[in-house]
Amino acid sequence: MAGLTGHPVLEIGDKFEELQNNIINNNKNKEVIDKARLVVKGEENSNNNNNNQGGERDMAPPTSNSLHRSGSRPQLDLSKAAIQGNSEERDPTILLPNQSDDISHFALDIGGSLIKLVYFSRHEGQSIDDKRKKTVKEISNGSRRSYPILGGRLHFVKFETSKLNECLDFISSKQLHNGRIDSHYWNSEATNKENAVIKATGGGAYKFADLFKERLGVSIDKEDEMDCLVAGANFLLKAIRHEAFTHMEGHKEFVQIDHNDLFPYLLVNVGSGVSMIKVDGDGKFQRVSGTNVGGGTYWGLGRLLTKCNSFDELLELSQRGDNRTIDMLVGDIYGGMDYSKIGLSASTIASSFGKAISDKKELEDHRPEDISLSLLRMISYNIGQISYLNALRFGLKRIFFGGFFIRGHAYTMDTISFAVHFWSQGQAQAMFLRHEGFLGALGAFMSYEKLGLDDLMVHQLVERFPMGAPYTGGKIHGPPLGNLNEKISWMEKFVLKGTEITAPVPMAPPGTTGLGGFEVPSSKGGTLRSDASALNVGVLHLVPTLEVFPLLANPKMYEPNTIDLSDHCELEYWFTVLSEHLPDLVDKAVASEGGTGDAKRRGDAFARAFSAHLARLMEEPAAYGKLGLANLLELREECLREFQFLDAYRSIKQRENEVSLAVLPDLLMELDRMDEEARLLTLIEGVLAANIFDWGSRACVDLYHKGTIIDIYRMSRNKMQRPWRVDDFDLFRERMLGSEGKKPRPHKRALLFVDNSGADVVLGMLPLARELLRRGTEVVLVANSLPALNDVTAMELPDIVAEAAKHCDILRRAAEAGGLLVDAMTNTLDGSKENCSSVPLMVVENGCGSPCIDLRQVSSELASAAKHADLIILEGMGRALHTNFNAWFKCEALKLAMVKNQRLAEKLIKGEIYDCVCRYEPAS
Ligand SMILES: Nc1ncnc2c1ncn2[C@@H]1O[C@H](COP(=O)(O)OP(=O)(O)O)[C@@H](O)[C@H]1O
Ligand SMILES: CC(C)(COP(=O)(O)O)[C@@H](O)C(=O)NCCC(=O)O
Ligand SMILES: [Mn+2]
Repeated sequence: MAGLTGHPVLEIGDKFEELQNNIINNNKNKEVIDKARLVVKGEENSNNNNNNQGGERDMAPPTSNSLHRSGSRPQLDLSKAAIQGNSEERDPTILLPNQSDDISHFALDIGGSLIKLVYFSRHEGQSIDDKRKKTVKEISNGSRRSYPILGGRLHFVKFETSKLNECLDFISSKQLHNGRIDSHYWNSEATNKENAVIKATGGGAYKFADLFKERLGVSIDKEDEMDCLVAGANFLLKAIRHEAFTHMEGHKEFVQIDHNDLFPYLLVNVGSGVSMIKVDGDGKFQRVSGTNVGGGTYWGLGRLLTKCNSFDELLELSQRGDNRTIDMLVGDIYGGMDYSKIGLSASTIASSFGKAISDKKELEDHRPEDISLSLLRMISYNIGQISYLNALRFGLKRIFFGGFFIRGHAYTMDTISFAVHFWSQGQAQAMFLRHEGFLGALGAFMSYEKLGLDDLMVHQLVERFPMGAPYTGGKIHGPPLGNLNEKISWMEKFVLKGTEITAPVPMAPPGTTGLGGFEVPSSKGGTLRSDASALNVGVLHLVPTLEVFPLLANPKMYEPNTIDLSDHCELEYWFTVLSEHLPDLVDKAVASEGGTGDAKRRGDAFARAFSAHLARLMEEPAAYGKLGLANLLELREECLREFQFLDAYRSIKQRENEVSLAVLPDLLMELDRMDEEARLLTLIEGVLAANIFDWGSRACVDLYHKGTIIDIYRMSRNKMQRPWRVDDFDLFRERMLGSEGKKPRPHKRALLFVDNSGADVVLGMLPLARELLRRGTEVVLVANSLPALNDVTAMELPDIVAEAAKHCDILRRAAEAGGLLVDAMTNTLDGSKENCSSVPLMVVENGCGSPCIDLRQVSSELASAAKHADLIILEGMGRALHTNFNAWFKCEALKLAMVKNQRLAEKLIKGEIYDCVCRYEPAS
C-alpha cells in the first residue's frame, strides 16, 4: 500500500470495482459469498482480527477519472452576448440579452430612497419518472389536486431610487418585462408585450410611470402603498415560518405567530418617513399615525454632518461611536448623579445632541462616529416612543417594524425594542421582520390577480439561500438568473473582496441597559453585515405540492431538528465537522462532473459559497431563521445544486448498488433458512449494520480509506451484539410476532424511509421490506426527491428494486403489483407469469433533497401514501436521529440508525460511535 496513497478515496473505489468484477465474472466466487454469509450470521472472521481498521490491505493503484460528465446542464442562449462595463476588469459581467429564464412576474415599490423589486422565476415542471407513475396514481387514488399556481422562486432585489437607471437595466437584462407567461396559470393579457402591465407601488410608481413606458414599453398599474404594506406584512407573517423575531440586548429570538391570533397589530414601516398602521385583518387597516423623522432623516442629516458617502458607511460609523461626547445626559445636568425620583439614571440621555450647544466645539471637533451614533439613537428612540404611544392608544400589544431603515442592524433593533419595552413597562413587544424592506413590493406582487399566492400555506414555502441571486442591484446585474457563469464569477469576486463575505452583524455579549435609561448600547462594535453579499435574505421557493405529513401526532409542536444550533458550542462543533468534510466533498463533486477545468472552477465556487454561508451563520446563527443541524446539511446540498453538481456521489452510489445487489441473493437465501424470530432479528441487525455506509460521516469516510466494503461490513456486524444502546427490539418483535402463541394482525401499510444507496438500502432495507410484504403488509419505500450525499433517490429505486426482483419472487410480485416493474415478466429468473396476488411494493418521493427530513414539508404523494399507513420505519442518522428522533406519530414508529459520530452518540444516547438505535414507539 505504501506509495499509493495519492488518492485514497479512489483506492476504495477500485476495491469496489475489483470486488464487483469478482462477483460478476465469477458468479459463485466462494470467498465473497462466504464473507456475505458471515455477515448474515454475524460470525467473526477467524483469519482476520476483527475491528481491523488499521487498513493494512493491498490497495490497487488509483485510477484516473473514470466518471462521466453530466449532460443535463442547460444550454445558454449566447446570441448577442456582450461584456458589460469595463472589459479590462477581471471577470467582467457578461450580458446575455436573449437568455430567457421563465421569469413570469415582478412588482416594484419605488420609494423616496430605495426601489424594491420582487420577481418570480418559475420552476421547470418536474416530470414523474415513468416507473413510478402507477404508484403515484395508485396512491393518490385519482385525487391528485390540480394546483392553481406553479412552483417557482421569489427573489428580492433593491436599488437606490437615485439610480433608477440601474433598476431599469436590471429589469431589461433579466428580461423581466418580457417574462414568458403560461396562460394556464397566469393572467394572459400580459403576454402581449405592447399591453404589458406591471404592478408598482410607492410614490415612484406615479413619478416614473412615463419613464418605464419609454424605456421598457410597459405600463405601470399603481397600487396603493398602504394596501401593499399591509398585504405584504400579512403574507409574510402567515406564510413564512421564521419571519418575525424579537431583538433585545443583542439577542434575537424567532416568534411563532399563531395565524388565528395575529390581529390586531401595529405595523410601523420605517422608510424615508414613517407610517404607523393599525392592522385588523386582511385588507382591514387604518393608518393611525406617522412621523417625518425617519430613515431619510438619519441618512440625510447623517450625510450632512459626517460627509459619509453611503448609508452603510454611516451605520458602520455608529458602531464605533460614543454618543456621550455629544448627547447631554442626566448626569451631565445633575452633577453625575441619578435623578432616581423619576427613575432616570445618570447615563440616561436627557437631550440628544445637547452637548453640541457648547460654543467650544464646532462640527469638525466632533467625531463622525459619535455623531452617527447619537443620531441613530435619537431617531430610533423617537420612533420606538411614538410607536408605543400609538399601540397604547389602540390597546395593541404587538408592534412589527419594517422598512429599510432597520436594515437588520442589531443596534437599531435593540434601541427600538428598548424604547418600546421601557415606555410600555414590558406590556408591548417590538418585533422585526426578516424581509423588512420588501413589504410594499411583496404587497404589489400579491395584487396580481389569479396568482393564488394568498392561499399559500407555510409548508408550501421553502426558504433557500443561493449564491449569485443578487440581493442588491448596482453593479451586480446583467446575466439572467441561473447563469452559472455569473454565479461563479460572483463567488470569485466576493472572495477577492474577502471581508464582505464574513462581515458579521455585530453581536456583542448581552449587557443591560439599566434602570430607566437609554444608556448602554448593548450590541455595538464590529462591522456591519455586508448587504452586498447576498447572504441575508433568502429566495423563497414556492412549492405548491408540499404538505404537512399527516401522521405527525402534533404538527404544531413538531420540531424536526434534534440538535439546536443556537448553542454556540454545538454550532462550532458542526461548523468544524462540515468544514473538514468540504475538501472530500469537492473532490467527489468535481469527479462526478468529469473532473474538467469547468467542474473544478464550479467546485471552487461551491466551496467558497458554502464556506461563506457557514461563516455568516457562525457570526449570526439566526441569520436565516431558526437554525438546526438539518438546515446546515440541507444548505450544503442546496449550494451543490446551485453550482450544478446534481449528484456528486452518482458513480459511488452505482458501484455500491451493484456490489450489494450481487450478494443479495445469498443473503436472501440465508435469511430464508432461518425461523421467523431469528430472521426478524437478523433483518433489524442487517439494517443497522448496513447503515454504516454513509459518505456524510467523517468517521465513515476515514473507514473507506482503510478497508474494503467487506471489512467495513464485518466491523459493523461485530458491533451488533445486543443490547444495542437503544434497544426496543423485544417490543417490536412482540408486536410483529406476538407472544404466547398469539399472532398479532399484520400491519396494513408500512412506510419505509430509506437512507443510503448500496448496502444500506439493498442489504438492509429491501430485505426488511420483503419480510413485511411476505406478512401481507403493503410497503411504500420513501426516498429523496433529489440526491443528497449517497442517499438513494426515488428515481433510482425502481431500477434497484427491479434488479433485486430478478432473484426474488416476493419482491417481484410486490413490485409488479405496485407498478414498479413495467417489463418484469420478461426479466424474471424462471419466466413464469404468475398473477399479481401480492400486496404492492411502491416507491414515493419525500419532497426533499437533504440527508434529513422535515416532516412539515413533504411531497403530496407521500402525504397521500401516509393516509393508510400504520407503521413508519425511519432509517439512518439524518432521518431518525438528527431529525425526528423526538417526533411522535399517530401510528407505530420504528427508528433505526447507527450513530456514526462520537459527539452525537455521547449527547443523544450516552454511548459511543457505531452504537445503534432501535427505538420502537406505539401509536400515540
Ligand atoms: N443602501 C441604502 N441606501 C439608502 N438608504 C438606505 C440603504 N439601506 C438602508 N437605507 C435606509 O432605508 C431608508 C429607506 O427605506 P425604505 O423602506 O426603502 O423606504 P422608501 O420606500 O421611503 O425608500 C433610507 O432612508 C435609509 O434610512
Ligand atoms: C449526513 C449524515 C446525517 C448522513 O447520515 P445517514 O442519514 O446516511 O445515516 C451523517 O453522515 C452526519 O451526521 N454526518 C456529519 C457528522 C460526521 O461527519 O461525523
Ligand atoms: Mn444518508
